Amino acid sequence: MKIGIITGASSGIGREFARQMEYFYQTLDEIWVIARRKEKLLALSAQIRVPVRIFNGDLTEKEIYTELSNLLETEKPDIRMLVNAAGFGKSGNAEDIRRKEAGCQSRMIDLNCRALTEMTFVCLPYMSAGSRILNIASAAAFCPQPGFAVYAATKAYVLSFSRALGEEVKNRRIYVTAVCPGPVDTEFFETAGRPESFLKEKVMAEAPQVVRKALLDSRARKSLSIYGLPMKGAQIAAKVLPHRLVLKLEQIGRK
Ligand SMILES: NC(=O)C1=CN([C@@H]2O[C@H](COP(=O)(O)OP(=O)(O)OC[C@H]3O[C@@H](n4cnc5c(N)ncnc54)[C@H](OP(=O)(O)O)[C@@H]3O)[C@@H](O)[C@H]2O)C=CC1
Ligand SMILES: CC(=O)[C@H](N)C(=O)O
Repeated sequence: MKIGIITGASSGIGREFARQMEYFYQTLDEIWVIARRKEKLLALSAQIRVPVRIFNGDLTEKEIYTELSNLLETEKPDIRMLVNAAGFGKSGNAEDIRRKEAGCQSRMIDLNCRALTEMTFVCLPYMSAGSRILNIASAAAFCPQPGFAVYAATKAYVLSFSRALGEEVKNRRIYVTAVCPGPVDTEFFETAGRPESFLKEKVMAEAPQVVRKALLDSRARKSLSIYGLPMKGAQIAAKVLPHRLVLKLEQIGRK
């Protein structure tokens, strides 16, 4: 059985991957989707031609990995594509966030980094030559971000982990792509709060375009997928400019 697995499929970027995946992989037998909101996953499954298997759980708790591991062990599917999209952020000074919402940033590290890593290791034994992993990092991975400090740090982890893992599994012909979009118009900002920088509002992208490019980049075995000129520019700027200067510019851009 050939399958795709998507975390964070109940909304935004993950849901869009679920919608587009069947067109990129025409031979998939099932798509397995993971998130906490079951009703959203059920609604999604009604929109997709390929049978969808729903895993309703919290990726920061261990039960979901036990359920998934047991099923993988029993059914031994060929995972053609894993998309790690579950994640969240919180805008504001890190200390203020901690004061207002104790534990929030630890949960963010848990979901954005630990859960993504665990999912990858749970799935890798069931991946074979030609399989793909897409880890949703962010353009926030390119440089530290005051006002998004913990979030940007989690995404730097995702980017670094994805690129190194990509080298490690290349000899098995498994291809890892770190997807690094700028702001994308999803429910993300309902949790995170609107972006502090007016520039981010100006370059807000739509999930279908970001996901389409990510799937094309994955097909082309690219290790990095960056949607849109502004974010490509941001990546180059973060590479060539001293981070001290980029940090100053970011502070000026904050509202
Ligand atoms: N929107 C943006 O501007 C950008 C987003 N990204 C990244 O893209 C990814 C997807 O974000 P996006 O689609 O925009 O945001 P959304 O808020 O729309 O989607 C987040 C998804 O993660 C799931 N999720 C959240 N917490 C948990 C949890 N504890 N366990 C399981 N699933 C969970 C949510 O499902 P549920 O609530 O049902 O559990 C939802 O499906 C994130 O990693 C984000 O950091 C990267 C760059 C830009
Ligand atoms: C939410 C994101 O990851 C985005 N790249 C941003 O920095 O706003």
